[in-house]
Amino acid sequence: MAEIKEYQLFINGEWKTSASGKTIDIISPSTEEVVARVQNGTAEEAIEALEAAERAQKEWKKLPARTRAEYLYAFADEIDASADYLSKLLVQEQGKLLKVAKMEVAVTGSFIRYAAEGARRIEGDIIPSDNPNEQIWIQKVPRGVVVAITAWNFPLALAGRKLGPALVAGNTLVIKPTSETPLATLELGNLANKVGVPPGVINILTGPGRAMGNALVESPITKMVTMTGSTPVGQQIARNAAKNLTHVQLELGGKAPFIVFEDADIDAAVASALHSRFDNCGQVCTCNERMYVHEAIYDVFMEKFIAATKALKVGDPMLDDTDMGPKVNKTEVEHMEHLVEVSVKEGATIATGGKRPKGTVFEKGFWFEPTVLTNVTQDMTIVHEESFGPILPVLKFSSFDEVIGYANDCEYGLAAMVFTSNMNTIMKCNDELEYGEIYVNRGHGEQHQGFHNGYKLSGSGGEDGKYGFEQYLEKKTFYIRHKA
Ligand SMILES: NC(=O)C1=CN([C@@H]2O[C@H](COP(=O)(O)OP(=O)(O)OC[C@H]3O[C@@H](n4cnc5c(N)ncnc54)[C@H](OP(=O)(O)O)[C@@H]3O)[C@@H](O)[C@H]2O)C=CC1
Ligand SMILES: O=C(O)[C@@H](O)[C@@H]1OC[C@H](O)[C@H]1O
Repeated sequence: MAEIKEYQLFINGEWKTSASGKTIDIISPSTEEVVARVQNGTAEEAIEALEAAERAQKEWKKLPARTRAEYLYAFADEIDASADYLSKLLVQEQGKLLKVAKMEVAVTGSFIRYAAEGARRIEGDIIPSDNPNEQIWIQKVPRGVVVAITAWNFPLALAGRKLGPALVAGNTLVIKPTSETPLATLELGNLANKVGVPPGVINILTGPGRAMGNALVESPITKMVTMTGSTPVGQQIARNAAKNLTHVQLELGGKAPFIVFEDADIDAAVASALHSRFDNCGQVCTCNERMYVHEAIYDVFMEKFIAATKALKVGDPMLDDTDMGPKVNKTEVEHMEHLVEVSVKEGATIATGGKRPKGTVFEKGFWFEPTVLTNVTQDMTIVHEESFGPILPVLKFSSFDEVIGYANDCEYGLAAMVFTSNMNTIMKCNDELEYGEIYVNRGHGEQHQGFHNGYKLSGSGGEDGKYGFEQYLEKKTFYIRHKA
């Protein structure tokens, strides 16, 4: 048995053991082995990190943005150079496929580089005043100390997505990764020191969200909270942040509809529906969570789709030919079993999957079969509750208005996917679908220059691109009068 590495808290450029004397075991989703231990940090250590970030920000904000960007480019280079180690760590802690983990590491560096490229585009305004001999200046300035709280599905990429814009804007950062998958994120502390990021600019803490997270969110030192995670936790964070009216940016749950119109390219739609549901074992916020197929093509489409689902290879995420790994933990698998049980009770049929796979490979670990449910009706639980796993309910529809009504009958509003060859249908979908991100004739997958923006209970503020970057800046207005 390999030695179990114990990680520490990263505060003010140094590693320290928590005063709590307690640690959290990090479990491999594939084998259930303890792969590492992290500190169960205290609320006091949250304040210590915030104070370090506050001190560091006084000098960090004075650096030219271009200089801050140089640190970020070097940081991204170090992430790329550590790709092999970081990707294997992601497989160990989250169970994602090695090939997906490699993409996640690459995307992390890419998020950071994209943010660094914005260093020379922090633009303000000069506006003519109504008064003579006067100008109005609106300047973009950093907020101060930013707290980043991340989810377990893409822990490193989610950290990079927030770290890049936060730092290039002149803020400093305290990151609290989820207790499920903190390892790759913690490694960023070593890389920050390696490239000479000044102490206190980046701090990384571990500890349960309720204790450590609450302390970070409720402190008046915190000037912004950017969080990715579930809607209930996002709502709790918004309530806690309200105490100081702290700016909050939330990327939360989703229940993306995948709509296949009768004039869709069926093979392209099958392929996109498959990867948009089963990527990362269905643990992507923009996943195809419910699929609507026009009745005219339903039989042809479903024959192809179910065959492709049955062909997916579930197994060791380290192997190149594996299509799907395990869920992140035992609770998530039990949630899958519960959703299937409720769906069947409500009248759904299991077309394929629906249970834990059998075999020696699956004796340990948190495995669940790729599952397709048919004979599903719009009122069923599975059509409304996020599964965030490899379960896909499929419904028939007969008209545009019917399917738009089904798609919008949802408390979430993050992503939607539409397959049709008719431009008029595309434009009507763009007008009528109540979602912040709509993919047309392709599966899910954001790009940095877009805007990842959840409506309704999917979030608030949005992330990525120039609009996401704006979240990390405050505005300061000057009325400047001069002698005639
Ligand atoms: N919109 C998007 O871009 C994305 C959304 N998601 C959503 O995230 C969910 C799955 O991720 P998961 O990690 O389980 O989400 P959770 O909401 O359970 O946790 C998210 C983060 O919040 C922390 N946290 C928990 N309670 C508090 C609190 N009171 N104050 C501050 N922080 C707290 C958690 O810490 P700890 O775990 O240590 O308790 C974790 O770091 C799904 O609903 C999915 O849809 C996931 C990825 C992207
Ligand atoms: O958070 C998610 O689930 C997605 O936004 C995912 O996170 C990082 C990747 O770039 C996205 O696909």
